[in-house]
Amino acid sequence: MTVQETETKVVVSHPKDHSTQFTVLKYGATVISYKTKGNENLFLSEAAKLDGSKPVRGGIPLVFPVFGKESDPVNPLSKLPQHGLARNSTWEFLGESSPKEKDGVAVQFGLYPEIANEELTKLWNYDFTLILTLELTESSLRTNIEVSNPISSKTDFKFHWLFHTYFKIDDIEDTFITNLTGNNVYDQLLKENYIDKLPVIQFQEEFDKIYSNVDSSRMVQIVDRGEVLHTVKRSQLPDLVVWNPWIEKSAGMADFEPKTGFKNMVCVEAGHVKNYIDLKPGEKWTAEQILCEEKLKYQAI
Ligand SMILES: O=P(O)(O)OC[C@H]1O[C@H](O)[C@H](O)[C@@H](O)[C@@H]1O
Repeated sequence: MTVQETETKVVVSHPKDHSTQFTVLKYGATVISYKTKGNENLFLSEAAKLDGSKPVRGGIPLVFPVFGKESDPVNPLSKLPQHGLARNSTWEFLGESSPKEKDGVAVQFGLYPEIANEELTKLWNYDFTLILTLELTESSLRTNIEVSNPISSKTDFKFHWLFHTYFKIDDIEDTFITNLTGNNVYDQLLKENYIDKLPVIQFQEEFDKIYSNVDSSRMVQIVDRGEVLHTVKRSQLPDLVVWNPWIEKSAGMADFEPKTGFKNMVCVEAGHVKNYIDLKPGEKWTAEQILCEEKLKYQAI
């Protein structure tokens, strides 16, 4: 069996090699594990709640319809908690779908106001349909999202989207991230905008930055002493958030364990978060990220 469903999870294995597989928690449609040839690619906190009581600390939480917290009280999204409602809702498993790749296995999950977190849809009362497609090949995981505003709805709505991927790494101090040089960056800790001119991103302290309008031809690579651990390719996701909580912030997160876990993770989050997307009744918006294996490739400015 390549697709196995339980009450709370779906496990998808590659038919040619069962040690290449991913696991999705129906709560948040959160990918909580993605293994290639038995090696785990994602970080999952040992204290992550997997019972639906809290968004998952690790894996690939989904951020919709707002990234962070909207501060303008006039904006209807300001009523929602940090990172919106998709990661706090139990999605419907829609079954297998046709893969794009010859050797791919694909499954789909859906979220609509009828099944989404009731307390949160009361705060943001719009009609929406989210279809998440996850496709596994022997060397990649494609995560595709389609957001629609049904033709029957009366109003348009504005939203952000983001794949909040927690990558597993060996040691944050040996890790760097490539190909974001020359881009506009907003430092969420210093509250400052500037152009990043450093050749690679390195980590010596808490890090929380939004790189915006990064051309989709740029792949982002997470590299450990010359070895590429992860490669992220994107379509329609121009912004990238890079986050590591470091010592103090990790200590303050009850669901982050072990407390030294910040050494073994980095979030590289592909999204559309600088500007809102405006969707009118009958319109659709699609985007995707592909986690794959690639050789080290520096892309000059
Ligand atoms: O604790 P959470 O709500 O899951 O957010 C975790 C993190 O998400 C993003 O990376 C933001 O840029 C950070 O500022 C935030 O701390």
